[in-house]
Amino acid sequence: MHPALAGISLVVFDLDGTLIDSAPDLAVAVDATLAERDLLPAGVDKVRHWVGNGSHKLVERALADALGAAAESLDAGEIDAAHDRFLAYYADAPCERTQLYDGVHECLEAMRERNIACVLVTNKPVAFLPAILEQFTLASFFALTLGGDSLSEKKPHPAPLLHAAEHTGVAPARALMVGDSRHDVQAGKAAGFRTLAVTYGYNHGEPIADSAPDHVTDSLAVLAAD
Ligand SMILES: O=C(O)COP(=O)(O)O
Ligand SMILES: [Mg+2]
Repeated sequence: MHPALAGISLVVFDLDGTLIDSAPDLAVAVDATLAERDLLPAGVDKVRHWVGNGSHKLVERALADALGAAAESLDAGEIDAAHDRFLAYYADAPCERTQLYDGVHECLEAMRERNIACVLVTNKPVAFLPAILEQFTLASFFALTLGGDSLSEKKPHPAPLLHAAEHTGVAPARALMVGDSRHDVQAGKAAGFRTLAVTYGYNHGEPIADSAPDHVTDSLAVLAAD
C-alpha cells in the first residue's frame, strides 16, 4: 500500500484539478461573461491559474486581468454581477469539455475495497456538484460532498476538513487530504490531516512541492496499488 495511506481511515478529495480537469468548461463560462462586456477572452491557460478559491475569486481575477486593474480596485457590485452571469453560463454546460483524470476511478474503487471513507471537499459552489458527480459516476464513492458555500468557511480554512472528520467519526490524525493546490495543503495541515498533493492540477502556476505536502504524486493510481 502507498505510504500516504498507512493508518488512514478517511481520505478527503479536492475536485477541480485533482479528480477532474474542469478548466476548459470554466474558461468557456469566464470568456462568455467577459464577452458580454466586450472584454477579450482569458482562455483556458490563464483560467487554470485562477481556479481554487471558489467561483467568485475566479471571476474577480478574470475581470481584473481583462480590465488591467488590481483586484482590490474593482467595484464589489461589478464583481457580483459578473459572477451571477458566470454561474448562469457554467450551469448551462458544466461538463462538456471537463475530463476525469486517469487513475481516479481505480483509486476510489480501492478506497471502497479497503473500507476507507471518502469525502469530497471543493471550493466550487455546491449547486454544480450533482451534475458533475453524475456525469463521471462519482457520487456513490463519497460519504459526504461539500462545496465552497456549504459551510461558512472554505479551504484553506480547516473547517470543511474537520467537518468531514466529524461526520465520518475519524480522528484528523487518521485522515489524508488529497488536492492540487496550496489551499488544500494548508487546509490539511491546519486540520491536522496528512497531506498528499497531485502535481498535474492547478496551483496558481507554482510547484505544489513549495507547499511542503507530506507526499506528492503525478497520478492517483498510486493509491490503488497494493
Ligand atoms: O475554486 C474552485 O471553484 C474549485 O476549486 P477546488 O475544487 O480545487 O477546491
Ligand atoms: Mg483543486
